Amino acid sequence: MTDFPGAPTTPSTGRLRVLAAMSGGVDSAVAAARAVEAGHEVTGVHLALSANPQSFRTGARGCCTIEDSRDAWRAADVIGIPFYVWDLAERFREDVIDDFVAEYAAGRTPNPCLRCNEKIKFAALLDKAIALGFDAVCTGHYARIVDLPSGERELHRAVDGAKDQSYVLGVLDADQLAHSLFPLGDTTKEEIRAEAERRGLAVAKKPDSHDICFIADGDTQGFLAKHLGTATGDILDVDGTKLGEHDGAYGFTIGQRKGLRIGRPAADGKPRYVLDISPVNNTVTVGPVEGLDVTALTAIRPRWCGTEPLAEGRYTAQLRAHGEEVPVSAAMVDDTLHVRLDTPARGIAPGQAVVLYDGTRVVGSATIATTERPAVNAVGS
Ligand SMILES: Nc1ncnc2c1ncn2[C@@H]1O[C@H](COP(=O)(O)OP(=O)(O)OP(=O)(O)O)[C@@H](O)[C@H]1O
Repeated sequence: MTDFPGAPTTPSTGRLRVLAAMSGGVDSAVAAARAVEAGHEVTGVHLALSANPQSFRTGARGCCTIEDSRDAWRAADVIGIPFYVWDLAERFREDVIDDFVAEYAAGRTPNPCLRCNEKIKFAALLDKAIALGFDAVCTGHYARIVDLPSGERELHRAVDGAKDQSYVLGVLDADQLAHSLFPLGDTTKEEIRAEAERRGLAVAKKPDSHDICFIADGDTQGFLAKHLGTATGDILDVDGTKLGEHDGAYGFTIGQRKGLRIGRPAADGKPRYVLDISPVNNTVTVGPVEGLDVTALTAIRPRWCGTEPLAEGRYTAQLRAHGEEVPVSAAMVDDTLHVRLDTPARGIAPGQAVVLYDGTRVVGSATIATTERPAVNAVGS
C-alpha cells in the first residue's frame, strides 16, 4: 500500500500518533474525540476534494464544501486538537471523478465511495500521514476492526446494521487495515448523535450526507451528459425490436425501470427493465424483469482484507451498496473471482463491487466483470 518503504507495517500498541479524517459531519467528529479519549495524540485533517468547493453539495446534504471544512475546524477546536486542511482535489478528480465518468462511458456502474476509500482516504491520505510520522488514520466509518492474538487484524460489520459501511471498506488490504482506526463500529448512530450533543459538538444534529458527494444536485444523468455529451441511440427489446431512442447509453444502469423513453409497448405488454448497455453500438437493451435474474458472476481486481487469499468455499456476498447479503460459493481461478449464487438475485451490474463475508467478517472484494443470466442467455441462443 504505502509509497514509503521502511514505514512500520503495524502501529505500535499504546499511544499512537493518529490523523483523524474530519469531513465536517457528526461521525468523524465523534471518532476524533474518541481517539483522543483512548489516549492517542490526534491531529484533525479535512480533505478539500473539489477544486471549486461550492460546486459540491452544500447545506443539509453537505460533503466537502467550505461550510463542511469550517464545521470540521470548529469540531477540532471543541475537541482541542490541531487541525489542517489538505488539498487532494487533483487526486480526487483523477482517481474518483474521471474514473466514474470513464466507467459509465464503458457501460458499467461504478461505486465512487469504494474507489475513494481505495485511492484517496486509505492511499493518498494514509501514505501522506505515514510519511509525516503518523501511525494511523482514524475515520467515522461504521465498521469494526478486530485484533487477533496473532497480531493480524480482521474487518467486521458494524453493530448498527442500518449504518454499516463495511461494504465500501471491502477494498482495504491487510496493510491499510493495520493503519486504520474505526472508533464507531460498536455504537449505533443514535448513540453517536447523543454523544456529540454531550460533547458540545455543534454538528450533533447535522443531517447525514447522501448519494454522490461530487454531484451537487443529485442528477447523475445530467452530470454524465455534461461530461460525455449526448449521443442518440436505440432502445432495443430483447429480440432486437426497436422500442425507442435514448440520448446516451451511459445514462442507464442495469435493472433501471424509470426514465426509459419507450415509444411503443413491448410485444408481451410486460414492463421493461434495462438488461444491457452497449457503449460500442450505443444501444440499450431492455426486457422483462426475469432477465435481471443473475445466477453467477465473475469479478476482477480482487482485494483481500486479510493476509490470506480467498479459500474456495461458502460465503455470503453483498452485491451493491445497501444490498441484501446472499449465500454463495466462491473460488479464485487464476486472477478472477468466480461466484455462484444459491438463489438468483437482481439489480447486479458490471462495475459494482462484490464484497464477500464470512459471518460478520469481511473477506475481501472484487469488481463485477460479467454476470450469468439464464433468461437473457436463452433469448440470445
Ligand atoms: N472531506 C473529507 N475530509 C476528511 N475526511 C473525510 C472527508 N469526507 C469523508 N471523510 C472521512 O470518511 C468517513 C466516511 O465518509 P462518509 O462520507 O461516509 O461520511 P459520513 O458517514 O456521513 O460521516 P460524517 O458524519 O463524518 O460525515 C468520514 O467519517 C470521515 O472520517
